[in-house]
Amino acid sequence: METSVLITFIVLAVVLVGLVGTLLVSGRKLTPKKTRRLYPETRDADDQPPGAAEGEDGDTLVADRPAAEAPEAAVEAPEAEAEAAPAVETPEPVASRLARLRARLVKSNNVFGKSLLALLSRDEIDEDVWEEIEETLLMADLGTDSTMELVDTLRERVTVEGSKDPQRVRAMLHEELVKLIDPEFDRRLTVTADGRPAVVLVVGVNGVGKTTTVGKLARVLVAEDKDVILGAADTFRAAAAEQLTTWGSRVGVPTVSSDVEGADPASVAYDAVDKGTELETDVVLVDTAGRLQNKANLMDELGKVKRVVEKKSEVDEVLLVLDATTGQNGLNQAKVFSEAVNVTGIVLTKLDGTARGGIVVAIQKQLGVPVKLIGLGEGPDDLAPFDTESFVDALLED
Ligand SMILES: Nc1nc2c(ncn2[C@@H]2O[C@H](COP(=O)(O)OP(=O)(O)OP(=O)(O)O)[C@@H](O)[C@H]2O)c(=O)[nH]1
Repeated sequence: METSVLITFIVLAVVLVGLVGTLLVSGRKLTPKKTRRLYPETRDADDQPPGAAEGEDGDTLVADRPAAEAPEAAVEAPEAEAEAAPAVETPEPVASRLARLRARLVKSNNVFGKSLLALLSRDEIDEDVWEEIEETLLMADLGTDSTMELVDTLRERVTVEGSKDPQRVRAMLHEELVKLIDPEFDRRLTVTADGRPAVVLVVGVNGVGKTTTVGKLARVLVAEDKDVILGAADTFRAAAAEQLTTWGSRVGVPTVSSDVEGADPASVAYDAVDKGTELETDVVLVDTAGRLQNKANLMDELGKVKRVVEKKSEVDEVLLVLDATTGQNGLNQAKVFSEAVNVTGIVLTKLDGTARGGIVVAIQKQLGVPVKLIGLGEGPDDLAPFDTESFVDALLED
Protein backbone atom coordinates (compact mmCIF):
# COMPACT_ATOMS: atom_id res chain seq x y z
CA MET A 1 0.00 0.00 0.00
CA GLU A 2 2.71 2.44 1.05
CA THR A 3 4.64 1.69 -2.15
CA SER A 4 1.66 2.60 -4.36
CA VAL A 5 1.21 5.91 -2.49
CA LEU A 6 4.89 6.65 -3.07
CA ILE A 7 4.59 5.84 -6.81
CA THR A 8 1.47 8.05 -7.12
CA PHE A 9 3.37 10.87 -5.40
CA ILE A 10 6.36 10.54 -7.78
CA VAL A 11 4.07 10.51 -10.87
CA LEU A 12 2.26 13.65 -9.64
CA ALA A 13 5.59 15.40 -9.02
CA VAL A 14 6.82 14.61 -12.57
CA VAL A 15 3.58 15.89 -14.11
CA LEU A 16 3.83 19.10 -12.03
CA VAL A 17 7.43 19.75 -13.11
CA GLY A 18 6.40 19.18 -16.75
CA LEU A 19 3.53 21.65 -16.47
CA VAL A 20 5.73 24.38 -14.96
CA GLY A 21 8.27 23.85 -17.78
CA THR A 22 5.62 24.19 -20.48
CA LEU A 23 4.30 27.40 -18.93
CA LEU A 24 7.78 28.90 -18.86
CA VAL A 25 8.39 28.11 -22.55
CA SER A 26 5.06 29.51 -23.75
CA GLY A 27 5.60 32.55 -21.54
CA ARG A 28 8.85 33.25 -23.43
CA LYS A 29 7.06 33.08 -26.76
CA LEU A 30 4.73 35.83 -25.59
CA THR A 31 7.56 38.20 -24.71
CA PRO A 32 6.80 41.49 -26.50
CA LYS A 33 8.86 42.01 -29.64
CA LYS A 34 10.50 45.25 -28.57
CA THR A 35 11.85 43.75 -25.38
CA ARG A 36 13.48 40.90 -27.24
CA ARG A 37 15.12 42.67 -30.14
CA LEU A 38 15.72 40.47 -33.12
CA TYR A 39 19.41 41.16 -33.06
CA PRO A 40 20.47 41.22 -29.42
CA GLU A 41 23.50 43.34 -28.64
CA THR A 42 25.07 40.57 -26.60
CA ARG A 43 25.29 37.09 -28.00
CA ASP A 44 27.66 34.20 -27.80
CA ALA A 45 29.79 33.80 -30.89
CA ASP A 46 27.98 30.64 -31.94
CA ASP A 47 24.44 31.91 -31.30
CA GLN A 48 22.10 31.70 -34.30
CA PRO A 49 19.73 34.58 -34.97
CA PRO A 50 16.10 33.54 -34.62
CA GLY A 51 14.96 31.44 -37.57
CA ALA A 52 18.32 31.70 -39.30
CA ALA A 53 18.85 28.00 -39.91
CA GLU A 54 19.84 27.27 -43.50
CA GLY A 55 17.43 25.43 -45.71
CA GLU A 56 14.64 25.74 -43.17
CA ASP A 57 12.13 26.60 -45.90
CA GLY A 58 13.08 24.21 -48.64
CA ASP A 59 15.22 26.09 -51.11
CA THR A 60 15.14 29.36 -49.27
CA LEU A 61 18.07 30.35 -47.15
CA VAL A 62 18.25 32.94 -44.46
CA ALA A 63 21.82 34.06 -44.31
CA ASP A 64 23.50 34.10 -40.96
CA ARG A 65 24.60 37.24 -39.30
CA PRO A 66 28.36 37.50 -38.76
CA ALA A 67 29.41 34.94 -36.20
CA ALA A 68 31.58 36.84 -33.78
CA GLU A 69 30.34 39.74 -31.73
CA ALA A 70 32.11 41.18 -28.73
CA PRO A 71 30.09 40.77 -25.55
CA GLU A 72 29.13 44.02 -23.84
CA ALA A 73 31.32 45.26 -21.06
CA ALA A 74 28.63 44.38 -18.49
CA VAL A 75 28.93 40.73 -19.43
CA GLU A 76 31.58 38.89 -17.57
CA ALA A 77 34.20 38.16 -20.18
CA PRO A 78 37.97 38.11 -20.48
CA GLU A 79 39.30 41.63 -21.05
CA ALA A 80 40.83 40.83 -24.43
CA GLU A 81 37.50 39.53 -25.71
CA ALA A 82 35.55 42.50 -24.41
CA GLU A 83 37.83 44.86 -26.34
CA ALA A 84 37.53 43.01 -29.67
CA ALA A 85 36.09 45.18 -32.46
CA PRO A 86 32.43 44.38 -33.12
CA ALA A 87 31.79 42.64 -36.45
CA VAL A 88 28.50 44.46 -36.95
CA GLU A 89 28.84 48.08 -38.10
CA THR A 90 26.88 51.01 -36.75
CA PRO A 91 25.41 52.93 -39.68
CA GLU A 92 25.68 56.71 -39.78
CA PRO A 93 22.60 58.53 -38.44
CA VAL A 94 20.52 60.35 -41.07
CA ALA A 95 21.13 63.85 -39.70
CA SER A 96 24.92 63.70 -39.91
CA ARG A 97 24.91 62.00 -43.32
CA LEU A 98 22.76 64.84 -44.70
CA ALA A 99 25.31 67.45 -43.71
CA ARG A 100 28.15 65.38 -45.14
CA LEU A 101 26.42 64.57 -48.44
CA ARG A 102 25.29 68.13 -49.03
CA ALA A 103 28.85 69.07 -49.92
CA ARG A 104 28.85 66.41 -52.62
CA LEU A 105 25.64 67.71 -54.11
CA VAL A 106 27.03 71.23 -54.14
CA LYS A 107 30.22 70.05 -55.84
CA SER A 108 28.52 68.27 -58.71
CA ASN A 109 25.48 70.47 -59.24
CA ASN A 110 26.21 74.07 -58.54
CA VAL A 111 27.77 74.65 -61.97
CA PHE A 112 24.20 74.80 -63.11
CA GLY A 113 23.07 77.22 -60.41
CA LYS A 114 26.13 79.43 -60.75
CA SER A 115 25.81 79.90 -64.49
CA LEU A 116 22.12 80.67 -64.12
CA LEU A 117 22.83 83.28 -61.49
CA ALA A 118 25.60 84.80 -63.59
CA LEU A 119 23.25 85.09 -66.56
CA LEU A 120 20.41 86.54 -64.52
CA SER A 121 22.65 89.14 -62.89
CA ARG A 122 23.78 90.74 -66.16
CA ASP A 123 23.09 94.43 -66.66
CA GLU A 124 20.93 93.69 -69.59
CA ILE A 125 19.00 90.46 -69.95
CA ASP A 126 18.25 90.37 -73.66
CA GLU A 127 16.88 87.57 -75.84
CA ASP A 128 20.33 85.96 -76.15
CA VAL A 129 20.66 85.74 -72.40
CA TRP A 130 17.22 84.17 -72.02
CA GLU A 131 18.21 81.63 -74.65
CA GLU A 132 21.38 80.83 -72.74
CA ILE A 133 19.32 80.40 -69.59
CA GLU A 134 17.04 78.01 -71.44
CA GLU A 135 20.01 76.00 -72.67
CA THR A 136 21.47 75.77 -69.18
CA LEU A 137 18.20 74.47 -67.79
CA LEU A 138 17.84 71.93 -70.58
CA MET A 139 21.43 70.76 -70.03
CA ALA A 140 20.56 70.15 -66.39
CA ASP A 141 17.81 67.78 -67.59
CA LEU A 142 14.97 69.91 -66.32
CA GLY A 143 12.89 68.92 -69.35
CA THR A 144 11.37 71.15 -72.03
CA ASP A 145 8.05 71.95 -70.34
CA SER A 146 9.57 72.84 -66.99
CA THR A 147 12.31 74.88 -68.66
CA MET A 148 9.74 76.97 -70.57
CA GLU A 149 7.66 77.38 -67.43
CA LEU A 150 10.62 78.51 -65.35
CA VAL A 151 11.98 80.90 -67.99
CA ASP A 152 8.56 82.50 -68.54
CA THR A 153 8.01 83.02 -64.83
CA LEU A 154 11.49 84.44 -64.29
CA ARG A 155 11.19 86.74 -67.28
CA GLU A 156 7.99 88.14 -65.88
CA ARG A 157 9.33 88.58 -62.39
CA VAL A 158 12.59 90.21 -63.52
CA THR A 159 10.64 92.63 -65.75
CA VAL A 160 8.02 93.47 -63.13
CA GLU A 161 10.46 93.86 -60.25
CA GLY A 162 13.17 95.43 -62.46
CA SER A 163 15.79 94.24 -60.01
CA LYS A 164 19.29 93.22 -61.05
CA ASP A 165 20.49 92.75 -57.50
CA PRO A 166 22.13 89.29 -57.49
CA GLN A 167 20.73 88.46 -54.04
CA ARG A 168 17.21 89.31 -55.17
CA VAL A 169 17.62 87.35 -58.42
CA ARG A 170 18.97 84.42 -56.45
CA ALA A 171 15.95 84.51 -54.15
CA MET A 172 13.58 84.55 -57.14
CA LEU A 173 15.32 81.62 -58.75
CA HIS A 174 15.30 79.73 -55.45
CA GLU A 175 11.57 80.27 -55.01
CA GLU A 176 10.73 79.21 -58.54
CA LEU A 177 12.87 76.08 -58.36
CA VAL A 178 11.28 75.06 -55.06
CA LYS A 179 7.85 75.55 -56.65
CA LEU A 180 8.87 73.37 -59.59
CA ILE A 181 10.19 70.59 -57.40
CA ASP A 182 6.96 70.78 -55.42
CA PRO A 183 7.43 70.66 -51.69
CA GLU A 184 3.84 69.45 -51.32
CA PHE A 185 4.79 65.86 -52.15
CA ASP A 186 4.83 63.48 -49.21
CA ARG A 187 8.38 62.18 -49.36
CA ARG A 188 8.27 60.03 -46.24
CA LEU A 189 8.94 56.33 -46.71
CA THR A 190 6.20 54.00 -45.54
CA VAL A 191 8.24 51.77 -43.31
CA THR A 192 5.74 51.15 -40.55
CA ALA A 193 2.65 49.00 -40.76
CA ASP A 194 0.14 47.96 -38.14
CA GLY A 195 0.74 44.50 -36.70
CA ARG A 196 2.93 43.30 -39.58
CA PRO A 197 6.18 44.21 -41.27
CA ALA A 198 6.07 47.04 -43.84
CA VAL A 199 6.93 45.65 -47.28
CA VAL A 200 9.14 47.66 -49.65
CA LEU A 201 9.81 46.47 -53.20
CA VAL A 202 12.82 47.99 -54.95
CA VAL A 203 12.67 47.96 -58.75
CA GLY A 204 14.71 49.37 -61.63
CA VAL A 205 16.88 48.29 -64.56
CA ASN A 206 20.19 46.58 -63.94
CA GLY A 207 23.16 48.72 -63.12
CA VAL A 208 21.21 51.69 -61.75
CA GLY A 209 22.19 50.81 -58.18
CA LYS A 210 19.23 48.75 -56.97
CA THR A 211 21.07 46.22 -54.84
CA THR A 212 23.32 48.94 -53.47
CA THR A 213 20.26 51.03 -52.62
CA VAL A 214 18.58 48.14 -50.77
CA GLY A 215 21.79 47.68 -48.78
CA LYS A 216 22.10 51.38 -48.02
CA LEU A 217 18.43 51.66 -47.13
CA ALA A 218 18.78 48.75 -44.70
CA ARG A 219 21.50 50.79 -43.00
CA VAL A 220 19.28 53.89 -42.81
CA LEU A 221 16.56 51.79 -41.17
CA VAL A 222 18.94 50.06 -38.77
CA ALA A 223 20.26 53.51 -37.78
CA GLU A 224 16.63 54.32 -36.94
CA ASP A 225 16.51 51.24 -34.74
CA LYS A 226 14.28 49.16 -37.00
CA ASP A 227 14.42 45.38 -37.41
CA VAL A 228 14.89 44.63 -41.08
CA ILE A 229 15.01 41.55 -43.30
CA LEU A 230 16.17 41.54 -46.93
CA GLY A 231 14.77 39.50 -49.82
CA ALA A 232 17.13 38.72 -52.70
CA ALA A 233 14.56 38.40 -55.47
CA ASP A 234 17.07 39.44 -58.14
CA THR A 235 17.61 35.81 -59.08
CA PHE A 236 18.72 36.77 -62.59
CA ARG A 237 22.21 37.97 -61.65
CA ALA A 238 23.91 35.22 -59.68
CA ALA A 239 26.10 37.58 -57.63
CA ALA A 240 23.22 39.85 -56.59
CA ALA A 241 22.07 37.63 -53.70
CA GLU A 242 25.61 37.36 -52.39
CA GLN A 243 26.10 41.12 -52.72
CA LEU A 244 22.88 41.74 -50.80
CA THR A 245 23.76 39.22 -48.10
CA THR A 246 27.06 41.02 -47.56
CA TRP A 247 25.28 44.38 -47.22
CA GLY A 248 22.87 42.86 -44.71
CA SER A 249 25.42 41.02 -42.62
CA ARG A 250 27.48 44.19 -42.19
CA VAL A 251 24.67 45.67 -40.12
CA GLY A 252 23.28 42.45 -38.68
CA VAL A 253 20.34 42.11 -41.04
CA PRO A 254 19.42 38.62 -42.37
CA THR A 255 18.83 38.00 -46.08
CA VAL A 256 16.37 35.52 -47.59
CA SER A 257 17.67 34.12 -50.87
CA SER A 258 17.37 31.01 -53.01
CA ASP A 259 20.01 28.36 -53.51
CA VAL A 260 18.56 27.58 -56.93
CA GLU A 261 20.03 29.61 -59.81
CA GLY A 262 17.34 31.48 -61.73
CA ALA A 263 14.74 30.64 -59.06
CA ASP A 264 11.30 32.23 -59.25
CA PRO A 265 11.78 35.79 -57.92
CA ALA A 266 8.15 35.92 -56.78
CA SER A 267 8.66 32.92 -54.56
CA VAL A 268 11.82 34.39 -52.98
CA ALA A 269 9.98 37.67 -52.38
CA TYR A 270 7.09 35.75 -50.79
CA ASP A 271 9.48 33.78 -48.58
CA ALA A 272 11.17 37.00 -47.44
CA VAL A 273 7.82 38.50 -46.41
CA ASP A 274 6.85 35.22 -44.78
CA LYS A 275 10.10 35.12 -42.80
CA GLY A 276 9.77 38.80 -41.87
CA THR A 277 6.28 38.10 -40.55
CA GLU A 278 7.51 35.10 -38.57
CA LEU A 279 10.40 37.08 -37.09
CA GLU A 280 8.17 40.11 -36.47
CA THR A 281 10.54 42.46 -38.25
CA ASP A 282 9.54 46.06 -38.85
CA VAL A 283 10.44 46.11 -42.53
CA VAL A 284 10.99 43.65 -45.38
CA LEU A 285 13.12 45.11 -48.21
CA VAL A 286 12.92 43.16 -51.47
CA ASP A 287 15.51 43.59 -54.25
CA THR A 288 14.25 42.60 -57.71
CA ALA A 289 15.80 41.94 -61.12
CA GLY A 290 15.40 44.55 -63.84
CA ARG A 291 15.94 43.10 -67.26
CA LEU A 292 14.52 45.51 -69.80
CA GLN A 293 15.22 43.61 -73.02
CA ASN A 294 11.60 42.72 -73.24
CA LYS A 295 9.00 45.05 -71.81
CA ALA A 296 6.22 42.45 -71.68
CA ASN A 297 8.47 40.01 -69.89
CA LEU A 298 9.53 42.58 -67.31
CA MET A 299 5.97 43.67 -66.67
CA ASP A 300 4.91 40.05 -66.25
CA GLU A 301 7.70 39.30 -63.83
CA LEU A 302 7.33 42.41 -61.67
CA GLY A 303 3.56 42.18 -61.70
CA LYS A 304 3.82 38.59 -60.54
CA VAL A 305 6.29 39.43 -57.74
CA LYS A 306 3.85 42.04 -56.45
CA ARG A 307 0.78 39.83 -56.81
CA VAL A 308 2.42 36.88 -55.06
CA VAL A 309 3.70 39.05 -52.20
CA GLU A 310 0.21 40.50 -51.84
CA LYS A 311 -1.09 37.02 -51.04
CA LYS A 312 0.84 37.36 -47.81
CA SER A 313 0.87 41.09 -47.14
CA GLU A 314 0.12 44.52 -48.52
CA VAL A 315 3.01 46.15 -50.41
CA ASP A 316 3.62 49.50 -48.73
CA GLU A 317 6.23 51.04 -51.02
CA VAL A 318 7.43 50.37 -54.54
CA LEU A 319 10.65 52.32 -54.94
CA LEU A 320 11.89 52.86 -58.49
CA VAL A 321 15.65 53.32 -58.64
CA LEU A 322 16.88 55.57 -61.47
CA ASP A 323 20.41 56.54 -62.41
CA ALA A 324 20.61 60.36 -62.59
CA THR A 325 23.36 60.21 -65.21
CA THR A 326 21.16 58.50 -67.82
CA GLY A 327 18.98 61.55 -68.55
CA GLN A 328 16.10 61.06 -70.97
CA ASN A 329 16.76 57.33 -71.12
CA GLY A 330 16.00 57.10 -67.43
CA LEU A 331 12.66 58.76 -68.03
CA ASN A 332 11.70 56.15 -70.61
CA GLN A 333 12.65 53.38 -68.19
CA ALA A 334 10.61 55.03 -65.47
CA LYS A 335 7.55 54.93 -67.70
CA VAL A 336 7.86 51.21 -68.38
CA PHE A 337 8.20 50.40 -64.70
CA SER A 338 5.34 52.58 -63.64
CA GLU A 339 3.13 50.72 -66.11
CA ALA A 340 4.19 47.39 -64.58
CA VAL A 341 3.82 48.28 -60.91
CA ASN A 342 2.35 51.15 -58.97
CA VAL A 343 5.52 53.11 -58.17
CA THR A 344 5.21 55.09 -54.93
CA GLY A 345 8.61 56.75 -54.78
CA ILE A 346 11.81 57.38 -56.73
CA VAL A 347 15.38 56.80 -55.60
CA LEU A 348 17.71 58.88 -57.74
CA THR A 349 21.22 57.42 -57.63
CA LYS A 350 24.60 58.73 -58.78
CA LEU A 351 23.70 62.38 -58.28
CA ASP A 352 27.27 62.79 -57.08
CA GLY A 353 28.56 62.25 -60.60
CA THR A 354 26.37 64.60 -62.60
CA ALA A 355 25.35 68.23 -62.90
CA ARG A 356 21.94 67.12 -64.10
CA GLY A 357 20.02 67.73 -60.90
CA GLY A 358 17.12 69.02 -62.98
CA ILE A 359 16.18 65.40 -63.65
CA VAL A 360 14.39 65.48 -60.26
CA VAL A 361 11.81 67.86 -61.72
CA ALA A 362 11.41 65.95 -64.99
CA ILE A 363 10.93 62.56 -63.31
CA GLN A 364 8.41 63.79 -60.79
CA LYS A 365 6.46 65.54 -63.51
CA GLN A 366 6.46 62.48 -65.72
CA LEU A 367 5.42 59.99 -63.03
CA GLY A 368 3.55 62.19 -60.58
CA VAL A 369 5.58 60.43 -57.88
CA PRO A 370 8.08 62.10 -55.52
CA VAL A 371 11.81 61.53 -55.35
CA LYS A 372 12.17 60.15 -51.83
CA LEU A 373 15.86 59.27 -51.60
CA ILE A 374 19.04 60.30 -53.38
CA GLY A 375 22.26 58.36 -53.81
CA LEU A 376 25.37 60.50 -53.57
CA GLY A 377 28.24 58.05 -53.73
CA GLU A 378 29.37 54.46 -53.52
CA GLY A 379 29.98 54.52 -49.77
CA PRO A 380 27.63 52.50 -47.53
CA ASP A 381 26.06 55.59 -45.97
CA ASP A 382 25.86 57.69 -49.13
CA LEU A 383 22.07 57.60 -49.34
CA ALA A 384 19.94 60.45 -47.99
CA PRO A 385 16.29 61.45 -47.85
CA PHE A 386 15.42 64.03 -50.51
CA ASP A 387 14.68 67.47 -49.14
CA THR A 388 13.56 70.15 -51.61
CA GLU A 389 14.88 73.20 -49.74
CA SER A 390 18.34 71.80 -49.17
CA PHE A 391 18.48 70.43 -52.70
CA VAL A 392 17.79 73.87 -54.20
CA ASP A 393 20.18 75.47 -51.69
CA ALA A 394 22.89 73.11 -52.87
CA LEU A 395 22.19 73.93 -56.52
CA LEU A 396 22.52 77.65 -55.88
CA GLU A 397 25.37 77.55 -53.37
CA ASP A 398 28.08 80.19 -53.97
N1 LIG B 1 28.75 57.16 -57.70
C1 LIG B 1 27.72 56.43 -57.30
N2 LIG B 1 27.68 55.11 -57.60
C2 LIG B 1 26.62 54.38 -57.20
C3 LIG B 1 25.54 54.96 -56.49
N3 LIG B 1 24.63 53.98 -56.25
C4 LIG B 1 25.13 52.84 -56.77
N4 LIG B 1 26.32 53.07 -57.36
C5 LIG B 1 27.19 52.12 -58.06
O1 LIG B 1 26.51 51.59 -59.19
C6 LIG B 1 26.99 50.28 -59.48
C7 LIG B 1 25.82 49.34 -59.73
O2 LIG B 1 25.13 49.11 -58.53
P1 LIG B 1 24.22 47.82 -58.24
O3 LIG B 1 23.58 48.06 -56.93
O4 LIG B 1 24.99 46.57 -58.42
O5 LIG B 1 23.16 47.92 -59.41
P2 LIG B 1 21.87 47.03 -59.66
O6 LIG B 1 20.84 47.94 -60.18
O7 LIG B 1 21.50 46.25 -58.47
O8 LIG B 1 22.36 46.05 -60.80
P3 LIG B 1 21.79 44.57 -61.14
O9 LIG B 1 21.90 43.75 -59.90
O10 LIG B 1 22.71 44.12 -62.24
O11 LIG B 1 20.38 44.72 -61.59
C8 LIG B 1 27.86 49.89 -58.30
O12 LIG B 1 29.20 50.03 -58.67
C9 LIG B 1 27.49 50.89 -57.22
O13 LIG B 1 28.52 51.14 -56.32
C10 LIG B 1 25.59 56.38 -56.21
O14 LIG B 1 24.69 56.98 -55.62
N5 LIG B 1 26.70 57.05 -56.64
